[in-house]
Amino acid sequence: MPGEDPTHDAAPGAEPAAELATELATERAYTDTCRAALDRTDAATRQRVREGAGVVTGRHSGDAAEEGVAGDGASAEALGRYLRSRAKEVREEPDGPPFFGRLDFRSEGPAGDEAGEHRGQRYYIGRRRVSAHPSAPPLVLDWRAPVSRAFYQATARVPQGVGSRRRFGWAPGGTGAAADLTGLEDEPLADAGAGGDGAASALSSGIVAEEIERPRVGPMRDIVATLQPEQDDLVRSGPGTSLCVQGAPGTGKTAVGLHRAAYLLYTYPRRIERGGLLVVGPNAAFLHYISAVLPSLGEGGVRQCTVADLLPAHEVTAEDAPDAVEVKHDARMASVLHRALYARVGLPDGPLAVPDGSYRWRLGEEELRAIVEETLAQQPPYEVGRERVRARTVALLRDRAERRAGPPGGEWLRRMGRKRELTAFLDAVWPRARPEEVVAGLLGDARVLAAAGEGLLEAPEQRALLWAGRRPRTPRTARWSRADLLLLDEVAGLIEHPEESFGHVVVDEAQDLSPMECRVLARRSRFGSLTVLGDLAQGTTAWAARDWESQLTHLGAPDAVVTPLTTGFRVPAALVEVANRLLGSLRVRVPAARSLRPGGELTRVPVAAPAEVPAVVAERVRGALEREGSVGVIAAGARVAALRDALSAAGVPSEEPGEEASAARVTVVDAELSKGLEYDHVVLVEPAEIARSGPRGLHLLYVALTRAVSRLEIVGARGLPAAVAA
Ligand SMILES: Nc1ncnc2c1ncn2[C@@H]1O[C@H](COP(=O)(O)OP(=O)(O)OP(=O)(O)O)[C@@H](O)[C@H]1O
Repeated sequence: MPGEDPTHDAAPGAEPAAELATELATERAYTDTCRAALDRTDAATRQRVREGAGVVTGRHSGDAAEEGVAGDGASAEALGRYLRSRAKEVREEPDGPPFFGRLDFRSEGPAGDEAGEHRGQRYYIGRRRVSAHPSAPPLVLDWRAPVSRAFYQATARVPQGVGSRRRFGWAPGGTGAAADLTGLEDEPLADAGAGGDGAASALSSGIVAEEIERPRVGPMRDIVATLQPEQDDLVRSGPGTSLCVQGAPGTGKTAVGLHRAAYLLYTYPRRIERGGLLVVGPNAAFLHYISAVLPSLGEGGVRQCTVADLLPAHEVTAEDAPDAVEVKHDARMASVLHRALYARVGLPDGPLAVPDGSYRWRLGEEELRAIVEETLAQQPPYEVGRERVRARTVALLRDRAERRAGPPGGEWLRRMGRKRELTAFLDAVWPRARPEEVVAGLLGDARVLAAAGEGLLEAPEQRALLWAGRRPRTPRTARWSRADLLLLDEVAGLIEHPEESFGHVVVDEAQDLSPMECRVLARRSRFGSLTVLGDLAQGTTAWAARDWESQLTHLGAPDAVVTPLTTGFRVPAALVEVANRLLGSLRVRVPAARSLRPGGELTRVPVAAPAEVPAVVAERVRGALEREGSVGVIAAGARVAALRDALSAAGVPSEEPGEEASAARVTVVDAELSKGLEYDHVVLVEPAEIARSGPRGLHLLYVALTRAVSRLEIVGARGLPAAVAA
C-alpha cells in the first residue's frame, strides 16, 4: 500500500483549508491511479474472455483462488463460466467512485498491537477490488474482504487497531472521476479516552448524514459506504445461518438483505453459486425498485422474483371466492394434500406371482404388505417410495431365486424390475401420481375432500373449496386459480423434491406470506439458508404473520435467530412519532421505531367536501414539485385511477410504481403497493379510507404513513382515524 503517513489524525473540520486542499489533491491523484488500473483490468478481462482462457485477475481474484476456481485445476468449464460472469459485470457495472473509505491502521501503542498483520497499513475500501497488476497489492479492497470489516465496526472505544477512518464525499451522479471527489472527513480512533460508539460516529459524520438525507430519485441505491455496525453484523453472518430481521419501517431491512446476498456470493462463491441465490419480493414494482442494488455491488445474475413466479406455469383462468382463497393458503392444506396423495397407496390384497421363463415366483401377501408399510413409515417423497417398493419387491424375488439357483446377475434383476406383473402390482398399491390429478381429484370430489379433510377442515371450509360449477372432465381441462397453483406446487413437492434448490434465499416482506407460500420457499432451500426480512406491524394480507416463530417454522428455518432493527434511516422523527401511535392498535408485538433523522415536516390539509379531494391533491402535488426529490401520492386502491386523472387534468404527469424510468417525478400508488417503497414527499390521501379498507386496514395505514423521507401531507375530507389522531 502506498502512503507515508498511516497515522493521519486530523479531526473533522479541524484542518486548515490549505491542508485539506493538499489532501484532496493527493486523493484525486490516487483516484486517477485507480481508474487507470480499472480500465486495464476491464480490458484484460474482456480480452481473456474473448480468448476463452487465462488466469482470473483483478476483482474477486482473491476469493476465486481461495475457492480453487482458478488454481487447483477445477474444470475449465467452471473457469469459463466465472470469466464470462465477470466480463458481463465489466460491461454492465455502472461507473462510480473507485473507493468510499480509507483505513489507516496504527503502528504504535496498544492499538498498534491490535492491528496485527495490518499494523501501519493503509487500505482504501470500495465496491470492488482494484489492482494495478494481478500480483501487485490491491489499490482498493473490496468492501466484503475480511479486513474491510473494521471500516464498519471500529469505534473509538474498540478501535480494532485502526488509527483513523477516512470517508470520501463524491458528487452525486458523477462517474467517479477524480474531479468528482469533493470532500473527505477523518475520524480519529484509538485516541485513549475517546468515547462514542458506532451509531454516534455515524451521526457525527457529515458525509454519512448527507448520504442519508440525499433526495431519493429513481430506484433504490446501495448503502455500502454507510452501512451501520448492527447492519454490518447481519450482512456478514455466515452462509450456514438462517436469520430473521424484524425491522421497523426504513431501518434498512431490504438493504441489509441485498448486501448480505452480495457478501455471501463474494465470500462463499462455490457454496452459494452452486445452488444459486434467490431474492424474493412481494411484487413486480418492488422488484423493479430494488433491481439495481445487486448489480451496483458487482453481482449481476441473481434471480429476483415473487413466490408466484416459482409456481407451476399453468395459466390462471379461474378466480376463487375469498373464503376459498383463505383455506387454500392455510397450513392445514398441506396435511389435507398429503392425505389426499397418500390415500392412493393401498395395501396388497393377495399374493403376487411373477413368471420367469417356465418358472413362477410367488410372493406372499404378508411380506408384500410389510414392504409397503415400512416404506410408508420411512416417508420418502412419493415417487421415491414407489421405486423403493419396486426395488424391495425385486430383492424378495432375488432371495427366492438365490435359494434355488445361486445369485442371479444384474440383467436378471433388471428384467424382473420391468416385469408387467410387477408394474401392475405397483400400480395397484402405489400408483403413479401427477399433481394436477391429485388436486383436481380433491377439489372436484366431495367424498375425497371429506376423507382428506376429516378433522382438519370444517364443513363450510370444505364447501368453500369444492369445485361446484367448474368441475373439469379431466385434470387436463381443469381451470386453475392463483391459489390452486400453491396446491399444485405442494403436491409436486410431495411427489418429488423440487429440482430448483437454492444455496441461499433472501425473503423480503416475509410477514405477508401465507403458510403455504412459505412452504414453497422452504422446499427450495432445503439444503441452504435463509435471510428472512419483515415487519409484523406491516402485515397487510389476510394471513399475515402475527409472530415470527410460526412463520419461520413454515419457512423451514425454525431455529433462525430473530434480530430487531429499530433505528430508522428513512422516516424522520416527527413522522415516526405519528406512525408509532398506531402500533398499540395493531395486535402484534414489535419494538417501536426511532429515527436517526431529526426533523420532518407534517402537514394536515383538511378538505371541506369529499368531491374536492382530487383537485386539492393535484394542487398539493404541484407545490411539492417546487422542491427537490420524488413525490408519492398514496391512496386506497379504489381511488388511484381518479387521482391520476385529476393530476393529468392539472397538467402534472405521473406514473405507476415500477414503471421504467420516465420523466415524471410523481408516482400515484395504491397503499397496498407502497410497501417497501419511499418518496421524499408523500401526499397521503384519505387515511380513514385506508384504515377501513379491510381487517388489516390499520396495518396498511401504518405502511402508508412510513413511506416519506422528508415531508408528509395528509389530505382528506374524512378526518384522521382515531388510532392516529390520539
Ligand atoms: N446505513 C445506511 N446508510 C444510508 N442509508 C441507509 C442505511 N440503511 C438504510 N438506509 C436507507 O434507508 C431507507 C430505507 O431502507 P430499506 O428500504 O432497506 O428499509 P426497510 O427496513 O426495508 O423499510 P420498510 O420496512 O419500510 O420496507 C433506504 O433509502 C435506504 O437506502
